[in-house]
Amino acid sequence: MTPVSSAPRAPGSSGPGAPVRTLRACVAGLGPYLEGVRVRWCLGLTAALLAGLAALAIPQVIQLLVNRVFTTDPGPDGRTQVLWAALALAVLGLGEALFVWLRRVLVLPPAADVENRARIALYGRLQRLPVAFHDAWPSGQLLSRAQADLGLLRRWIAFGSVMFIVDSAVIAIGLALLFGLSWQLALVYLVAAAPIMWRSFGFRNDFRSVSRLSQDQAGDLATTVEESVHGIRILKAFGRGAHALDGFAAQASTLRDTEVRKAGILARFIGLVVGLPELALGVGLALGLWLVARGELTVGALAAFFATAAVLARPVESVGQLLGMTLSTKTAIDRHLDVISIEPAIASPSPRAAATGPDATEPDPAPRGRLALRGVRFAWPDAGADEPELLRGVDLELAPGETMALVGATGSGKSTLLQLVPRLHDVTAGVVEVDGQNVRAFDLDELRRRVAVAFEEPTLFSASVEDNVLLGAPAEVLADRSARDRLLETALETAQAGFVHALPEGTATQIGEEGLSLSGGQRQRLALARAIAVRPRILVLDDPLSALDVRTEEAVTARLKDELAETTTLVVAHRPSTVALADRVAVLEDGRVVDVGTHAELLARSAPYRRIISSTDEEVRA
Ligand SMILES: Nc1ncnc2c1ncn2[C@@H]1O[C@H](COP(=O)(O)OP(=O)(O)OP(=O)(O)O)[C@@H](O)[C@H]1O
Repeated sequence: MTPVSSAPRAPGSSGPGAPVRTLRACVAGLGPYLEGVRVRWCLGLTAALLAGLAALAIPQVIQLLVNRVFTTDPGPDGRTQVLWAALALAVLGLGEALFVWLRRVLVLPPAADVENRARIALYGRLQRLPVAFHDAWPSGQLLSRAQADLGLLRRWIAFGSVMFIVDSAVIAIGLALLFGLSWQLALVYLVAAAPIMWRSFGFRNDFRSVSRLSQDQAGDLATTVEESVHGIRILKAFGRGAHALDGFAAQASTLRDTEVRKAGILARFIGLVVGLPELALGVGLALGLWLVARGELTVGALAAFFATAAVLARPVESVGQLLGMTLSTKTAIDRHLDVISIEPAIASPSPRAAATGPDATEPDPAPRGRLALRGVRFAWPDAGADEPELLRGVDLELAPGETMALVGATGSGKSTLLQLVPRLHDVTAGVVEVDGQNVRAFDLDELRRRVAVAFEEPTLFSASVEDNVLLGAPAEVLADRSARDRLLETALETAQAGFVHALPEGTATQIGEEGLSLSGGQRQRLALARAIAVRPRILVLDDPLSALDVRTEEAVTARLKDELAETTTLVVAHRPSTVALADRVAVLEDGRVVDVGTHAELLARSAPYRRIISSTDEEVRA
């Protein structure tokens, strides 16, 4: 497994040219989803094989029938034999239909199960993979893996895999029967098959690489659609709709070209697979009539030969397509395993490692919200080797209940530093400690119960106000209706989000995709309420009030100070009004905390602080 922090694999690097798994590795990778599915699939395969055998038996009965009726004196038993043969034909026909039905009934539900399990596993893995992974992988690539690729896998398990095996078996048995009927005619038929087999090797390679390319391009296209739907306001406001359409059309045309290329490769192969046997049948008919005329072949055998060839026509025709489907599915499994096999680099430690490992430290007996950063260094995984680290030895200590503002020039790494506390990213060196314990030694869920975050860009989910705000609330509170209501009210009131009561259905109002029906400031207040409702020991706020007018910000700040008196708060501040919330202020410059003090102390002694804050200095004093 690949830890994502050491090798985040963007789809570009997993596209054509990336190491491709063998078929065996792909099937092995599906193992966890196949529990309880194998038996039904095998029964379905057996039913499909019996349907194929029934179809192949029909020409044998026809041979008997034709020879009885046309070539010999039927005799006294003849009529009975003909009736029996007709009955056998009916039974075989009905049997074939029954087995086809059975195959569907047996195989469709387990195939849907595999699709469902794979989709849930993929979603689960996406939840566990760290932010660095999601930074590197476009969402469309993940969407196409969750939808189109797994849909293909279901169709292949329910139909493609079974029919590929059955059709191959029917072709092999059919060929043996053809040889039994007339080796000369069968030889003609087989000679036509040689170029097909030879070509199928080249087809396999050509089709596999173009299939991977088209699936990756479909993922890129999904990313473009997702981004433009998401950014529709920007595109409209900047009048870039036509430009976006041009870009989309170019991308869609590239995918179209790839699909046409793929179809061309398949069509040429199928042309060969269908055309050559048809040609062989034409030659075979002339040869067969000549053999009948010479008395070396019965009319019944000739009829059976062509009836068998007719039964073989469909499998021969579809085996090329099924091979194409098998290769596309292998690519889909490969793409699925690309994601599922990435081991999250940020995870809870095993219980033993947590107790004895290098990150184990003596924790505070009671969680009080002490936060410390010691010698913290950080570089983005995609940073160049000659680029300086973003954080180069940050030391910072927050006492329980203290509120500290973090100020620094834009791009100095304030948001990044904040994200190191709940381990959205991991430090490259140094230690972040919560209550005296290295954050790496915490169970992730426990750490994120102690540390809650509100970002400047608030993301809300398509759910009610209540569900959005109580997203991370403690389970014991959620279980108790009145405690739940109290927490909701307190969080909303602290974040000055009382406006929700004026919404059509109050806190039960669905706020739509990403809460787009709310204003920026309203969304920020709900995101702040969500962080407060976690009832964390440590609150990490990334400029959470930036979209609020000064008056509302003051009201929120005052309530936060009262309500969060016991909560340690680290808040990124751009506006002096947010700085006013803090007991102390830390100044981040050149990757280090260069000074810590009260606003007044820093104004007096810190040139970097004065520089950063100068444009709004007057506002702060006021
Ligand atoms: N996911 C990422 N991958 C690579 N680089 C990133 C990523 N996110 C941020 N950066 C870079 O890290 C640097 C610091 O970004 P960060 O957002 O932490 O700064 P900031 O001090 O919070 O800025 P601002 O005050 O403008 O919000 C920037 O140069 C930014 O381009």
